[in-house]
Amino acid sequence: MKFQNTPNFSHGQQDKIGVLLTNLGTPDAPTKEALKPYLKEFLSDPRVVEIPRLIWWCILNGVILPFRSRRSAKAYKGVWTEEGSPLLVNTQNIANKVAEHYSDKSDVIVDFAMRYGNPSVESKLQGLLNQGARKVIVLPLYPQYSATTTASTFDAVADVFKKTRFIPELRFVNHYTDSKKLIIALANKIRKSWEANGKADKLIFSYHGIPNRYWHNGDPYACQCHKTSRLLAEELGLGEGEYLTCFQSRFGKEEWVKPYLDHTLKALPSEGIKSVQVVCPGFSADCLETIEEIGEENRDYFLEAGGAKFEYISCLNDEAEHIDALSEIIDKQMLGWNVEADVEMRDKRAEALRQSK
Ligand SMILES: C=CC1=C(C)c2cc3[nH]c(cc4nc(cc5[nH]c(cc1n2)c(C)c5CCC(=O)O)C(CCC(=O)O)=C4C)c(C)c3C=C
Ligand SMILES: [Fe+2]
Ligand SMILES: [Fe+2]
Repeated sequence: MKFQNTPNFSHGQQDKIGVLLTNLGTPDAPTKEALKPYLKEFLSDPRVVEIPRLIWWCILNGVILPFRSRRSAKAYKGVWTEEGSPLLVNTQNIANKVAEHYSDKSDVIVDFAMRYGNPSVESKLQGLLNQGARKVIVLPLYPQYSATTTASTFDAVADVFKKTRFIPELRFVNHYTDSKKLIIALANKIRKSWEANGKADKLIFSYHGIPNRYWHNGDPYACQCHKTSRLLAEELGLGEGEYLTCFQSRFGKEEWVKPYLDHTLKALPSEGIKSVQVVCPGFSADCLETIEEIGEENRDYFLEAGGAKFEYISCLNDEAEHIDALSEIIDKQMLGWNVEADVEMRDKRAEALRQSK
């Protein structure tokens, strides 16, 4: 086995801190040709689909990829912007703003990567090492931990360092469900919508779902989603009957965590709930699953079932309060990484190296 060396490395150079923000990933284009490799990489991940490999390989290649690639390409076409996929654009904007936040610190480098597709975790981690990062913080932009997202990102990071000679000191954010700043930022976003449009009959917190089986096997995701909802409701002073927690984006035939958003929206009008506001506190950035699935598909379900008013409250994206919350999470991870002391150590190491020659 030959390990990859760190290009541009010289003993005695200034150590830097690399911050890598990650998100799920998105196809390179809204076409079935681009969807196929993206979905194949995503849905071949055993963290995402936990069924025996051989059976799944047949279903994925024989049924899912040919049909889903076509269907999803159509959905992506509807949300695609001139700059590209909303998930990519919004994640890039978040990373740019976080980089701006640390612009006065010459030893901090901020970048972003996608777990599936481009830009890859491998290319961006290599990029950080090439720029002199000897300490790395990975912050998956998922407030709630799930094996399907957070652990899968950890796998991708670990896979990179299996191949490199140098492994940086590594800190990996597990979740930030109860970040006070995040809760306040989300609550303020909801308050703004109340000020502009009034309060709906029901506020719905909608989270991406996972199979029920994963939850029962120990994935804390759904519990953390309920916790986020509870903290938000407390911050907003909402009573039990004023809000709901739902799960969206089901995939496949298996049972997923309930209540399902689409079923709920179809039933609410007959219970006298004629207006809803939907917010997605599990998504950092607007993407296909929020813009199209909530803003269009689920809106139609509610209105067709007799609902009168449906409002989607968008994600925090690159808003200042979100950047502030993320920066606080990064600052906490940096604790103990005293950069000035590191500079002193570096000079001493360089001197020792000179003397040993
Ligand atoms: C078994 C399938 C899936 C699981 C489990 C799953 C979990 C999960 N996903 C997100 C966040 C996002 N998912 C997105 C798209 C997406 N998700 C799945 C399937 C599962 N997700 C598919 C097949 C797709 C692709 C689109 C489609 O064909 O419907 C996205 C948006 C990507 C984009 O390009 O905009 C996000 C974000 C979470 C948070 C999660 C579990 C907690
Ligand atoms: Fe998903
Ligand atoms: Fe979806």
